[in-house]
Amino acid sequence: MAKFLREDNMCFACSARNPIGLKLKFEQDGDICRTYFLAGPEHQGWNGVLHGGLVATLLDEVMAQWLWVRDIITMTAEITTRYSKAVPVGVKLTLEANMLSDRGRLVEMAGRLILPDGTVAARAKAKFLKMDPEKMSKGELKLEQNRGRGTAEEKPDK
Ligand SMILES: CCCCCCCCCCCCCCCC(=O)SCCNC(=O)CCNC(=O)[C@H](O)C(C)(C)COP(=O)(O)OP(=O)(O)OC[C@H]1O[C@@H](n2cnc3c(N)ncnc32)[C@H](O)[C@@H]1OP(=O)(O)O
Repeated sequence: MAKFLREDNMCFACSARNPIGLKLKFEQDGDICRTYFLAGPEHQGWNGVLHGGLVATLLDEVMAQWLWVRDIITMTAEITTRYSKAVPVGVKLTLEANMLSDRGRLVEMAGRLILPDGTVAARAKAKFLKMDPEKMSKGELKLEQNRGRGTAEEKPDK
């Protein structure tokens, strides 16, 4: 487990104290990180279907937690989600993650969302960049580090 846990952590996905959070808990099974989620009506997009942004959130989090429990402190730099089947609310979903590669600061991860019948309804691939644990633990990740990013100086994504 990572050495720092900010007591006021309010992670939307994993904090037990976030009143509107998903309150995910994680288990490790060899090189797999796993969590379960029962989506409710408040998590819908289309009627009866889990919102796609939340599918990506669940996948992002299970991949991030794979790294976190191994003391690899990262931020998501890129995530791609392939939505193969609509994900129903009201059923127990399984989310799994594993590492694909670890090169320098860049870690590539894979995640999948599995329906109760074993169907993989969504898959994600993501790139995580290793961060300075010292700065992250002190909450010193200042937005000023973003200076020059996402401005007219940069070309917008196509
Ligand atoms: C009590 C209970 C406690 C509980 C305990 C809570 C724990 C909880 C933990 C989990 C929680 C997780 C939560 C979910 C994970 C988020 O949601 S993280 C939030 C979403 N992500 C972000 O906000 C990241 C925003 N982006 C950034 O801040 C910056 O762009 C980054 C990603 C930090 C990178 O910036 P940087 O450090 O300045 O690095 P930069 O120089 O841009 O790039 C470094 C190198 O990587 C390369 N690179 C950058 N991006 C990419 C890319 N996408 N692809 C390829 N190469 C790239 C660059 O080209 C560069 O290469 P070189 O030039 O060195 O060859």
